[in-house]
Amino acid sequence: MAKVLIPYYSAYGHIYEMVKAAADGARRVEGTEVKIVKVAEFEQVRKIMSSQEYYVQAQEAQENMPEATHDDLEWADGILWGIPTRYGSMPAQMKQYLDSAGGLWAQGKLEGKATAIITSTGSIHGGQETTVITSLVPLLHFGMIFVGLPYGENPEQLTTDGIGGSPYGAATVAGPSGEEQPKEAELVMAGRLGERLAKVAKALANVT
Ligand SMILES: Cc1cc2nc3c(=O)[nH]c(=O)nc-3n(C[C@H](O)[C@H](O)[C@H](O)COP(=O)(O)O)c2cc1C
Repeated sequence: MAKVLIPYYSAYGHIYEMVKAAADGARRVEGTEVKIVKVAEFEQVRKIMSSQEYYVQAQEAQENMPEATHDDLEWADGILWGIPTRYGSMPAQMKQYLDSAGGLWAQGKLEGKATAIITSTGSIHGGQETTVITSLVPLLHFGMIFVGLPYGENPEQLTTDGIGGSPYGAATVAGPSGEEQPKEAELVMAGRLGERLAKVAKALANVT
């Protein structure tokens, strides 16, 4: 039995699609309970973006997702983050969620939990790896155990095609204007990452 939490932020819906695929993957591991939660939007951003139809539609589609709390982080055995790229690193909304979890850090509540990251960028070279690596820094401060996405199980990564996904984690390329949707290979890799994370979380939960 393992509890997998998937906290994500998604302005335009690409990460939202990827985390749903990851959740399906996690559910393939027997006895896994999965919870997807969205990280709160900033009111300032909501106001600025309210004239962008694409953003408004994507937010409406996520309306019924529960908002992430710090109790959720404590509840989980494994945590898979959905983090789109902002200037090569995580969005402030996600950073705010992590920064305000200092109480959990101080008590070592997240230590020993398995963790993994799904990201997305506008372009192929927009910083998928830098987003994962820089997001990993606070997760290591929390004492979490990182789960990557190996080549052996993910031959799709060995390509010159314009798709996301690397040993660092699953990813999608949203397109310069967000016009692309996650491709089959990207969703498959997201599913495999969810499954791998759930397996590791389950194994760790049985040890501790
Ligand atoms: C403020 C801002 C900064 C961004 N910075 C980058 C970037 O550094 N590299 C990149 O490829 N895409 C960048 N993008 C595009 C986003 O990564 C893209 O919209 C996102 O991955 C789509 O995921 P979502 O639909 O789940 O929000 C940026 C977008 C915004 C709004």
